[in-house]
Amino acid sequence: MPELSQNDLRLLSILSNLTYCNPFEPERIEFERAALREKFVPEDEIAWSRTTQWLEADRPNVVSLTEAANQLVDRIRAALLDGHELNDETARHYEDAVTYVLYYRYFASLVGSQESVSSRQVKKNWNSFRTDFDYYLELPGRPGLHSQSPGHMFACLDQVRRAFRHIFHFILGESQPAAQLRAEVWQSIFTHNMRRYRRTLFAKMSDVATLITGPSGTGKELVARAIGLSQYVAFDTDRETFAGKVDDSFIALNLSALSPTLIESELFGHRKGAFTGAISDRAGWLEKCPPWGAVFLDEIGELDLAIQVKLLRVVQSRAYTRLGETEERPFLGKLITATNRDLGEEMEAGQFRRDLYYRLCADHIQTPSLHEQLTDRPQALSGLIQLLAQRIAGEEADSIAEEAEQWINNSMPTNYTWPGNIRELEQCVRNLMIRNCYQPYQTSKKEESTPVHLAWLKAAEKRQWTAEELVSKYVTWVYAAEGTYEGTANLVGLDRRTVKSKIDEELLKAIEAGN
Ligand SMILES: Nc1ncnc2c1ncn2[C@@H]1O[C@H](COP(=O)(O)OP(=O)(O)OP(=O)(O)O)[C@@H](O)[C@H]1O
Repeated sequence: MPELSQNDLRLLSILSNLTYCNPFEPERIEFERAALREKFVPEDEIAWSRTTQWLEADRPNVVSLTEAANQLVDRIRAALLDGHELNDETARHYEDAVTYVLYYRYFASLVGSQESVSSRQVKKNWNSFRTDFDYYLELPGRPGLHSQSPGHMFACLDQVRRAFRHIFHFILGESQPAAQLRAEVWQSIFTHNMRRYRRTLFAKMSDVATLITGPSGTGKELVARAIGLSQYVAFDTDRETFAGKVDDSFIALNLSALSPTLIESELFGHRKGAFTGAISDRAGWLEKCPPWGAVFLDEIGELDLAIQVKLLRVVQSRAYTRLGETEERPFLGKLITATNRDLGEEMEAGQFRRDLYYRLCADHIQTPSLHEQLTDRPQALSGLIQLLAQRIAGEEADSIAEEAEQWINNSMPTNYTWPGNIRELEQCVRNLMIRNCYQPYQTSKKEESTPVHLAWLKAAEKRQWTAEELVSKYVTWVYAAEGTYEGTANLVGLDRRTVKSKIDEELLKAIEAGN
């Protein structure tokens, strides 16, 4: 058996990095390029976005790399059996490369934590996985080839597969802001250091609350769902089963749709007689949520101040009591909250507790507006239309997408900002499929051309403004329609503070008065 070549060691080290990198960061493409050299097939300019061309495991670079990785780990295994010594670093890289190989080998069957996979199938997959694990990492007279137990590796790969699937399939867009969003969602699940996550943090992440902010229709619920359904589920090797199924473990509550009493009772549960209508004891969602699950509170900015205090306790000490009881109960899952309101403004107005905000924002994700995505990459519109058409119309997607794209290009104003974001684009494609026409929503009084708008537009036409004045008036105009600093900042591409400093109060009053 020949010694490992420099090339083998190089590939091994890259595979180790690939196994633990964030697949939605550009570095993933760079690792693939470095590993494959002249065999690398240029695909996305932006790190790993979903397109209609390839899914995941059938990408040419993944296919070539998996083949090379399989050959390499087989050769190293043979060398080890031959008495070849590996230094500590190479042994660690070997374990990582085996992890990479096993991930793609079990790619199609790795979601045993989902209801759709029967317990018989889970056992079968596990036994086959276990055999492969032992084949590579439990060699006679070769202790210490793996740093993690096979059950933990199986659980981690199941989690990675779920997370990848939710992020890659559902959070769409080929622009840089969309790619960054996917990368941030991955980080929210695994942190920026996946080795550390695998070692210890996997058991800690449900303690960290996640806050998602961004304009309406930008996928905050999608993001919450991806995070909530991608938590770690332990695998019990004695019983050959996962600790539970993830399917019902994401519990979403839209706070704006419920009265304060109902929110409390839904969230914390109640004792019989705690209030009129409480005819029996009832467990709330915090109680029903399993340790690998998540409770998602949408529109958190609208939460009543009295309930904010109770929620603070949940985040702080992971404890709550049912309405009408004194017994403390633990909350074991993860809390995810979202809002399209500007929580900064809400805090200033005394509507949102600062202590709660600082508890919720340990992990903060901002979803980009569609306008921001298209400003970064106008061509991204076409890919989005394709994928949305696929979602809406299945087999007819190609022709519907082509017609929709043509219609949008010919009939929508070139500077249209899609104020309803991807939700609006989705509805636009539906409208076009049904009526071959789309009328953007235009009833907001603030958005119509009031005399004050016309006056300043005329002044701009006559070049009366300095650039500073023009920006200030434009920002004020957008703010008057948008209603939040954050939403305005997203639309005009400035940060929130700058937006705030640019507001022309007099103009704002005039617009709001509608004259
Ligand atoms: N990045 C995205 N990729 C794919 N679909 C998206 C994306 N963003 C939004 N959508 C689609 O737009 C619709 C609205 O998404 P979602 O409910 O997650 O938005 P939201 O930000 O939570 O909105 P709101 O603030 O109004 O509750 C859904 O149909 C969703 O699938």
